Amino acid sequence: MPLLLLLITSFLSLLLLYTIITIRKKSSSSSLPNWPLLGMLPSLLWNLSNLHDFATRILKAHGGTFAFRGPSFTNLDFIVTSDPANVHHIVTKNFSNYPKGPELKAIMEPFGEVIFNTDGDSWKTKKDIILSLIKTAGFERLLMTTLRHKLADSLIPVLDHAARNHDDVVLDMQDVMKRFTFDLTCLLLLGIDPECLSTSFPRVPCAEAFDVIEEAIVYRHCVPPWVWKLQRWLHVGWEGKTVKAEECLNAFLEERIRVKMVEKQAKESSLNDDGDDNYDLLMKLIVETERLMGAACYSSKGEKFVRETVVSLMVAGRDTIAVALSWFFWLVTTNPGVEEKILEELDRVVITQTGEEQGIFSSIEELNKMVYLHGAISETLRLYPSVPNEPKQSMEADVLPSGHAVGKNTRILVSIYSMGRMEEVWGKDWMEFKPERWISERTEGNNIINDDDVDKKKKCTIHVPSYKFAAFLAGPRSCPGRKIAFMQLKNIASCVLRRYKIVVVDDHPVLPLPSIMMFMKYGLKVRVLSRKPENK
Ligand code: HEM
Repeated sequence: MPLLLLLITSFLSLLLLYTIITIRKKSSSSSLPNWPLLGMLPSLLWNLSNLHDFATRILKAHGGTFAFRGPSFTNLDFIVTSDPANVHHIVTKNFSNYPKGPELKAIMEPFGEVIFNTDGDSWKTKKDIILSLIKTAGFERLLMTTLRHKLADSLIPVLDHAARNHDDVVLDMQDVMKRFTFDLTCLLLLGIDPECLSTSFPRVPCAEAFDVIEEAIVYRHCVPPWVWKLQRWLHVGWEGKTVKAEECLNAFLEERIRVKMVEKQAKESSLNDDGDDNYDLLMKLIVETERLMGAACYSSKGEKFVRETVVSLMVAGRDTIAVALSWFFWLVTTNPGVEEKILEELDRVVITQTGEEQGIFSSIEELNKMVYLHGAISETLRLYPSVPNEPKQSMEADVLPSGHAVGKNTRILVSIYSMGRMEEVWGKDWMEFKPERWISERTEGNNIINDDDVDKKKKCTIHVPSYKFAAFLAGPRSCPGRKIAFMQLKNIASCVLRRYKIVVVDDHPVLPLPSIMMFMKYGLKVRVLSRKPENK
């Protein structure tokens, strides 16, 4: 009997060893074994810690498109692509055949019916309202003013404190940016500052609730639906935490919406138009919603619609900016030549600014002059797009331009991360962080944009079609916040770089987290040194 047991154990160990070696060999040779019953799942799990680069390697080896086979007892097959022709087809040409699909709707349900998980008329209504709120001169002015105050009142004091105590204080720049963008987003959308970012780094329940919900969405992507549904029903595990987080976030938002309703009734006011300096986004959203639904229906459906629109904008504008800045600071500090050029450009553009105003822009015209900084940010988003993947689901069978057949209800993943690393699009030096690839001195031609630049002889930003540079996606579902995003990114980046030298802590591991957002797995641990002589 012990001999039999020994034989069985030895056989199983050998089988396990063989499996591991096979997966390793196949993974490094960029082809995936398709196991009976298990499909390609073992390789995926094996490479989970480095998922984005693993997908890129597989895609490069397969001409940009790959059909992944999940275990036979699940419904986990999908097609992943980084081929610009396929991407153009999916997100633009045959847009109506590739909605987000019902699965994503269920997965993102803790945030409610936000713009990211809705399709059809419901999506269109949300998009129209959002465009009417953020694509206005009033909102841009509000953003510039709020940003100036918030930089001066919270980011600079926190970084000054870290710089004065740089021997003792190590900051997680990703956490700093997440706190800053949460406060900023709440100020812009709700008119209140939750004060997440201060030297005491307080715990703020609504911000933590937001994080828990985001993590729950990642969790739901990784387990079969019946698992999270059962956990939710029992209120246990992540799902139990998520239910509480939803209550917390909703209570925070509903309170603000109710206060604004009372304010509106008291004022009997209509919305501010663009000429008004006191642009009030929440008031405008409530008025637009009433107009859309009729005042009588407002209380039942309207409040939910308003809350979900606010959440849509919080999801859209908070972590996208925070993660982009985290990668930007890491790339800049590890490429001193680039840092130097940004500082030189800042010297030229902000030469008139002194004292407290240093590095904080007051106008969009000034921001537009920062062409090299624009290139450095575009380059960051090419290599580390804030949203690394775009999920879709086919309605009907189709054939992609690459020749791959797509069945009805097939899951498709556009790998935005891999698109930024394709030699065919970016050249042999695709792995280099090179802001120069975004800059041209040509003064005419279709590939030049620099809308607001008066002097056409100045350096211009090169326009890359969005189905090649897809960090903001392309087609009808492309990001309407691109301009706003650049305004924030350039302003925050220049304010920080002009005043401080950011030094990444020795041996700090910088790795992407396999998630729906391009978070750094271990954050970005840095010391902050002041560039002001008196604080050195
Ligand atoms: C670095 C910053 C940003 C990046 C990289 C980015 C990228 C993207 C991407 C890839 C999408 C498509 C996502 C999807 O459909 O699942 C998207 C959608 C969207 N973004 Fe952005 N975004 C950024 C900042 C912003 C900001 C600041 C706002 C607004 C204040 C915004 C508003 C939106 C909205 C409303 C959508 C939904 C569009 C739709 O479904 O039609 N984004 N963004």
